[in-house]
Amino acid sequence: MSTSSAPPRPQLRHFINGEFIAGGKTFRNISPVNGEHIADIAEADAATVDAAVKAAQSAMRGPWGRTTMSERAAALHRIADGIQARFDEFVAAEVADTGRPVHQARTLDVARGIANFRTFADLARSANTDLFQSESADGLGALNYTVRKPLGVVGIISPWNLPLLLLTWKIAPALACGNAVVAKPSEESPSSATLLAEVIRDAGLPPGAFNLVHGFGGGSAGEFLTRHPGIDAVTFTGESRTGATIMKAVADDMKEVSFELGGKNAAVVFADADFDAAVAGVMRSSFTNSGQVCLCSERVYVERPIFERFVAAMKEKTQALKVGYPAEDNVDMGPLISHGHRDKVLSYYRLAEQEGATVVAGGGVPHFGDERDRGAYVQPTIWTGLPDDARCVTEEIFGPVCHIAPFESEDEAVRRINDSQYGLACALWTSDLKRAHRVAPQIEAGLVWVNTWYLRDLRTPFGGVKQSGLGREGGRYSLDFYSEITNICIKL
Ligand SMILES: NC(=O)C1=CN([C@@H]2O[C@H](COP(=O)(O)OP(=O)(O)OC[C@H]3O[C@@H](n4cnc5c(N)ncnc54)[C@H](O)[C@@H]3O)[C@@H](O)[C@H]2O)C=CC1
Ligand SMILES: O=C(O)/C=C/C=C(\O)C(=O)O
Repeated sequence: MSTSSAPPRPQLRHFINGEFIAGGKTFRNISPVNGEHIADIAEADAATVDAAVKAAQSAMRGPWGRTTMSERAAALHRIADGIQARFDEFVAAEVADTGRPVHQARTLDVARGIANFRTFADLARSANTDLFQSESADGLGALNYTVRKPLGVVGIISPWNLPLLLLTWKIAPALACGNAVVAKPSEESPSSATLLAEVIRDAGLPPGAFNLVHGFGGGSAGEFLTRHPGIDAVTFTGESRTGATIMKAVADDMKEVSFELGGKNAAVVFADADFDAAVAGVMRSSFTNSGQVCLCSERVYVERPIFERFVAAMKEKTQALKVGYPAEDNVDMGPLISHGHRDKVLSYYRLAEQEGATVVAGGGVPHFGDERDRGAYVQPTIWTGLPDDARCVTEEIFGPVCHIAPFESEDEAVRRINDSQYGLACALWTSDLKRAHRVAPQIEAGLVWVNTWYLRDLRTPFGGVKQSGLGREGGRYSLDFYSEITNICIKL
């Protein structure tokens, strides 16, 4: 029996052609902090996704398709203003869905949501295109120049680990380049996306320019969207296997794709590194967002002379991490996204022991003695002693865990970093700049940080090699992906 005083649960709806739409099946949004049912979410069927795509196509033929770059840039700034005005609501939505620490939601997630819109508004307005002065047989030459045009309707599929950040990282450049969008956020983190739809409506975008559908992946909204023939491009962030599935789904229509996928990233600490900075950096790169960032380091290689000292320092700091309520002061780690994901991470905690790991810190589940014991918490964990081919050292776990191994030489470190099916990011820690310049280009990854981790400049290319992705987004790489580029050659 429900209590009469309980407030009604939010109902999260689709946003299609400028209106919020419900109807049909719903599914539950579950708090990862205590397992409570916090909202109901509409699940889009094929007809609902079709309506969203048709609304987007019609927006491209209508006023949205005729907007100028300056008008779109102004609209993006209004969206950024709208998020800013409702900053605390966005923070609350991100925290409720994911259990991330509130200070992280403020300083990273929501702040980046705003920055994504402002950055791409300004970049798109100021971007130049290519021009080549060419030779011709008659000696008079020719001018080749390029123009960017919208691709059409862009399908956006985003994950739960950085919900607002990753969704807006794609929506902002897609709109800036004049496309219409149908976005499907992760089923685990629908709340900030729904708020964003309100902000976009209030910013005055024409109906159909931005559409949002909720649901799952295979056999649900995600698959209906990627398979829809009215979608001209798909941009996706998530697991590598899902990327492969989407690639097959778009193959017949040869849609453009941009994929940012999984990783098994390395951090490498040379003996000449600033020791304290390296420890602090590897703590961040291992445990930020409970390790649920595709850029996190799950493999840490430390040069032999400082190995024991490094492991001891990491152990001390890991055991001091405060795991708790996301809204608590100074909390370092909340829960994982879901009970399902916790089962996956804990299966690796068990596997590590079977594979012969020494558990230096953590390795289990924290006990609180309150409602949080029904949440999706795990302990931050460090292992040593595993061989390089152990599954825990080769497979993406996506939790607050790293394996630390010693190495003897620079060449050996490079070989072991590159010995992976993935190639997203790597962090090198060294005081020797010559070494940094020598080693960084040898790393098979889309991103190499030296003496830092996750320092982002939104103008730079972002993406992975091998099974970590396809293509690059960021700065002009985004403008190129979200545009159809035509070369015009004028004979002089
Ligand atoms: N950025 C990253 O590298 C991420 C990696 N992961 C890893 O992936 C594992 C699974 O997590 P999930 O959330 O299930 O990731 P996922 O890759 O399955 O889901 C990400 C998004 O893709 C959608 N999706 C799933 N299957 C689809 C399909 N066939 N067609 C179209 N859309 C589809 C989902 O609904 C969600 O919006 C995690 O345990 C974690 O290890 C998860 C999220 C992000
Ligand atoms: O800062 C960014 O643009 C992206 C960061 C992280 C991911 O892409 C991810 O975790 O998937």
